[in-house]
Amino acid sequence: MSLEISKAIDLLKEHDLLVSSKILDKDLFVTNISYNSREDQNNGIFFCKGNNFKSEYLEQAIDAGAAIYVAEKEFDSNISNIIVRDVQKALSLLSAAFYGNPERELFIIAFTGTKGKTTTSYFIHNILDKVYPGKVALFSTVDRITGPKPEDKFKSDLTTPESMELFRDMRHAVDSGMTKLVMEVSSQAYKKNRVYGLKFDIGGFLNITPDHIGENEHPTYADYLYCKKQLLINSKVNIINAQTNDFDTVIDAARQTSDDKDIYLFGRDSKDSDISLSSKEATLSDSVFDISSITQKGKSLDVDGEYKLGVVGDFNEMNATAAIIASKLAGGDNKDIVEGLSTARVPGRMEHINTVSHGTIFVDYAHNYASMKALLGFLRTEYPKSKIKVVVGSPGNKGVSRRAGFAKVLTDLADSAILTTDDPGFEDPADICKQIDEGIDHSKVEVETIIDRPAAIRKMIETSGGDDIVVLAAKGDDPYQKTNGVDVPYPSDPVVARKILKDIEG
Ligand SMILES: CC(=O)N[C@H]1[C@@H](OP(=O)(O)OP(=O)(O)OC[C@H]2O[C@@H](n3ccc(=O)[nH]c3=O)[C@H](O)[C@@H]2O)O[C@H](CO)[C@@H](O)[C@@H]1O[C@H](C)C(=O)N[C@@H](C)C(=O)N[C@H](CCC(=O)O)C(=O)O
Ligand SMILES: Nc1ncnc2c1ncn2[C@@H]1O[C@H](COP(=O)(O)OP(=O)(O)OP(=O)(O)O)[C@@H](O)[C@H]1O
Repeated sequence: MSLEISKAIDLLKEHDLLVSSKILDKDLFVTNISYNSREDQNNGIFFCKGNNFKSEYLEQAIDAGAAIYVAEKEFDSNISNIIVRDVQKALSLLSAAFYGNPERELFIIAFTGTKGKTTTSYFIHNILDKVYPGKVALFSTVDRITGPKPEDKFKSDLTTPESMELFRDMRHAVDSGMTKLVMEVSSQAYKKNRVYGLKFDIGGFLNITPDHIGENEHPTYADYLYCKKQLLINSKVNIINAQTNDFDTVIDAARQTSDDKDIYLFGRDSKDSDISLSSKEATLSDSVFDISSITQKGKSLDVDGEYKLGVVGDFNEMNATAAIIASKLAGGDNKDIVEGLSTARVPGRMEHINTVSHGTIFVDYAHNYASMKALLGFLRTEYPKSKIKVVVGSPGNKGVSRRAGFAKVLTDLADSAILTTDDPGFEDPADICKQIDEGIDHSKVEVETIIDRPAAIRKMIETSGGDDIVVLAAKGDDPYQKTNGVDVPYPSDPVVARKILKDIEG
């Protein structure tokens, strides 16, 4: 991979990003790209970016062989430089060029939404992988799949990677023979210009509720909505939940760059959509729903019929409907869609574990008010005779409003709860639990606090039986507890639960 610096400058000019340049060798071309001084920089282009950037990092990069740096201001140095208006945008554009624009060789399906991005992406991946075996990449919060070999699958650190990693992994996918990419686009990805310059073949908008507002994320809900809707502005074909909050703003965004013929609306029992879904029946292990087309555009998809989903939750039927539309538009046939949905599994999302005599256990990633309300509301409606018993905690140093949200939803919908640790960061988990506990109405729900998460899970399972439903919430499949800046290994909720069951049930 390489980049001619004269071409890089032309590209930056085209996007009105160039402020100035000092080029010591007019034929300079780089064979390395980095924004982290701790990496190899030999004949490389180094980007000075980030809130915590220090000039020593540039010095370190130069010592390690950087030939040129890109920054928003000039530093005292004797190498070439390019000064830009926005270094994140420059990083995205030049990373795409450095990796030979792999995005042009992929059909890209991207989903955003406060909730359901990972689930919908897994559904689509599972379907399309049947249609195009080994040719569908997946960039999700949980896993990134960049090729057909086992070593091409690894855990993600972010929902949407930094642009440089994004284009690097796309290049790997293309070079591994992949032709389709399913990815999640977070609001932060737009806030931080990680996907600047990218156009998506299909962009999906699942829903929006207040979340990710606070220090280091979005200053306001308006900013959160603004960032989320950018996905539709940058997508050719749009799939939109007609029942989302702020629907008018969302559809206006889609219409900025797409004709109505390229905008597909879906909804539950909806007359104002192209495609409507309705629930038929649910058990603890799967749900069955119907899809019917309302408009001519919907009919042209030819997806009417009954579908079975191996991941329960009425909200997952919404995710599945979005996945059906996207998969059909990407060339999937009905048989693959039916099969792909019935066999799809999403790590840590509505994973159910059957027990002999300790009720049914669900592990679910619900980690804010809206998702916990959707989850417990669904369980309450479907299993009115069961006791709903929840093990949950809330993270430190972010999403502080989730604590009050959990207190409200536990009060409204749970029978009992054990409050425990979940990524405490630099806070004391006991304080976080106390803050959740203070908002709970104890006359409605039985609550105790056990800080040690495996001990909390053990106590809940040991004291449950019959029709009880035990919900291990908010941590999903996470294999760590973020504590004092360190990812402390944690076996994950499903592993802990299965081990406890083995101890007590054999
Ligand atoms: C707020 C935010 O978006 N931060 C992201 C951002 O950090 P940054 O650019 O500010 O960089 P920084 O951490 O201040 O470090 C400064 C720079 O110095 C460099 N450095 C540092 C040390 C050194 O020795 N040498 C060196 O060169 C670093 O490589 C970096 O480029 O760029 C980094 C990668 O380039 C990201 O890892 C980091 O994400 C942080 C860790 C994060 O947690 N972000 C969350 C909020 C996020 O983006 N979440 C969304 C999901 C949210 C949702 O569900 O909607 C996501 O897409 O994952
Ligand atoms: N469409 C939906 N509406 C409401 N809640 C949902 C929906 N889909 C999933 N959930 C709930 O949200 C949790 C997270 O789902 P998922 O990981 O698919 O969402 P996400 O958008 O990727 O979330 P995050 O941005 O937090 O990673 C699930 O475990 C489930 O409880």
